[in-house]
Order: sequence, then structure tokens, then C-alpha cells
Amino acid sequence: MTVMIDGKKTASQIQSELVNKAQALKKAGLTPCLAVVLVGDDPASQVYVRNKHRAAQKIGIKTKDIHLPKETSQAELLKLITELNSDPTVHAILVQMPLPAQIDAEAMINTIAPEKDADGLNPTNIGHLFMDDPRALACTPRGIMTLLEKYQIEVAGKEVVIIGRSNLVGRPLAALMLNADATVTIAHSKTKDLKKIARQADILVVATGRAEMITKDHIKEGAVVIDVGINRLADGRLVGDVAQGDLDGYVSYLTPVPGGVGPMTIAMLMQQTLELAEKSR
Ligand SMILES: NC(=O)C1=CN([C@@H]2O[C@H](COP(=O)(O)OP(=O)(O)OC[C@H]3O[C@@H](n4cnc5c(N)ncnc54)[C@H](OP(=O)(O)O)[C@@H]3O)[C@@H](O)[C@H]2O)C=CC1
Ligand SMILES: Nc1nc(=O)c2c([nH]1)NC[C@@H]1CN(c3ccc(C(=O)N[C@@H](CCC(=O)O)C(=O)O)cc3)C=[N+]21
Ligand SMILES: [Mg+2]
Repeated sequence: MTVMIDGKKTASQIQSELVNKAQALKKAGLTPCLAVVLVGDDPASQVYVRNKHRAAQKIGIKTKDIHLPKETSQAELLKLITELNSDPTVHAILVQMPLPAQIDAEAMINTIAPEKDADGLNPTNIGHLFMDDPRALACTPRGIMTLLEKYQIEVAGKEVVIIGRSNLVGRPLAALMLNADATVTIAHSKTKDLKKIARQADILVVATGRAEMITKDHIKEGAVVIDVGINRLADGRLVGDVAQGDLDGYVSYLTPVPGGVGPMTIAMLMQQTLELAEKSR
């Protein structure tokens, strides 16, 4: 039997707990505020922006939305981030990925103040994470670890294979898994024999941004499959990076798309915004 992991329900439980935390901060004279910067119009980012808004509103987190045209220059973006860094009413800054080609993502990430880093992308935060002393964390990896915990899926000693090595998902997740005592393999587009590597996984995490590229023959029977992908098909449907159609009864646990990892990313972002606001004083 396959258990479908309910990320939507888990996320909404977490979010309802956050309401009290936000209220307490407000009573103490601090209104938590998240600034979200979107350059251009990446479809996955648009889904994210929409859902983030709804969650923040429910919890009582203020959001400051800045939507810039896709031609925005690097200098303009860095200036904006510098202003947000020094704005005392802003506690967390999130710059949506991917950025247009004229912008150097690394320079942007380096500019976000580590203590306002909503995505845990700054090298300081990444360094702390790799030393098993985490500060601000990447929200999607944190959401995945939280789901595994809530479903009491053991990580210690397990073979974890992560397909994708982005700074946002694959790399920080590998560090979290390692910190949780998993044996970790990271695969990517240059990996030879992806099927063989993927089939070794007790827990397979897929974050490639390639619609339904991972099929049953990449997966060991009884594995836990975490599908991170958010892909908008031409017909408007939202699908993951895993072809989920024939996995029922074959895998032990599976995260659906939508309703799996996505809502958890939002919940973790809200949690982290409150944590950063709390630490700001
Ligand atoms: N659910 C959620 O909350 C979130 C979902 N996403 C979604 O997750 C997906 C991944 O996002 P992100 O990590 O930012 O993506 P990136 O595009 O930054 O990275 C994709 C990674 O997948 C690897 N890859 C691409 N094609 C293949 C292939 N054919 N075989 C093996 N590896 C491959 C790339 O390898 P290489 O490094 O060699 O190029 C790269 O490491 C996207 O669909 C995105 O929208 C992202 C964040 C949050
Ligand atoms: N700096 C940065 N950090 C990110 O975390 C980041 C990013 N950039 N760029 C874009 C991707 C994508 N992403 C999503 C998060 C939640 C949903 C989400 O809420 N998904 C719902 C969709 C439901 C629906 O509206 O249909 C679900 O999966 O159920 C989607 C996509 C975060 N990303
Ligand atoms: Mg990326």
C-alpha cells in the first residue's frame, strides 16, 4: 500500500500554530514582515507568490511585494536589496529564483543580509548548515525534513538519493540529510546511469524541473519518493518531476503534486519569517 503524504494538511496545521506566534510578536510591538522580490515571470514563481500571500495574510505576517520587469539590471536589484537590508520594518527577504540571465545570482545572494535571509541561501547560512549548526534554512529542504518527521519516516542510516544540485533545493537538502545521519548521494545532469543510482535509494528526492522525467524503472520497490518539481504543462496542469501514474502500490510513500512539498515550502517560509523577526530584536 502506498501512503500519499498530505503536505497540504501538514502545512495548514503548522500555519495555524504560527498564528499565535505572530500575535505574540505583534503584542510586543513587532509586526513581522516578509519582502518578496520577483524579477520577470517564471511560472513556478508565480504559483509561489500567490500561495505565499494567502498564507501570510492568514497568519498575520505583513508582506511587501516587489515585482520588477525581466529587463531589470543587476545594479538596480542590488540597490533594492541593500535598501531592504537596512529597512528596520523588514525582517525577511526572499528573491525568487530563477533570475534572468543578466543578473548574477551569486552576487545577489551575497548581498542579502544573513539575518534577513528567508531562503537560507547566503554563504554564511550555507556554511553553518554544512557544519551542522543551522541558522536560516532553505524552506523547501526544511519542509521535506518536516514531512518525513511528521510521517515518522526514519532517515538515519538510510540511502538517500537526491536528483538535482541547485543551491535552493538539492545542496541544502543533502546537508540536512547528512546532518540527520543518512548516507547521501547527489545526482545531476552529468550523472552516468541515473537509473542505477536512483534505484539504490530508500528515499528518493527529485528536484530537476523536468516534468515527469523519473519513471517507475528509476525507483526501487517500497522506496519513499519525494517529488519537488512544479511544472506547468501546456494544458495548464501542474505536474511534478516524477511520472506518478503507475506508482500506486509500488512505492511506500509518495508526495503528490500539487499538495505535497509545495505547501510545506510556504509553511516553512512563514515559520522562518517569524523566527527572523523574533531574532531581530
Ligand atoms: N515544491 C517546491 O516548494 C519547490 C519546487 N521547486 C521546483 O523544483 C524543481 C527544481 O528546482 P531547482 O532546484 O530550483 O532547479 P534548477 O533548475 O536550479 O536545478 C535543477 C537540477 O536538476 C538537474 N537536472 C536537470 N535535468 C536533469 C536530468 N535530465 N537528469 C538529472 N539531473 C537533471 C540539474 O543538473 P545540473 O546541475 O547538472 O544542471 C540541476 O542540478 C523545479 O520544477 C522547481 O520549480 C523549486 C523550489 C521549491
Ligand atoms: N528564492 C526562491 N525560493 C523558493 O522556494 C522558490 C523560488 N525562489 N522560485 C520558485 C520556486 C517554486 N516554489 C514553489 C513553492 C510553493 C508552491 C506551491 O504552493 N505549490 C502548491 C500549488 C498549488 C496550486 O496553486 O495549484 C502545491 O504544490 O500544492 C509552488 C512553487 C518555490 N520556489
Ligand atoms: Mg535554481
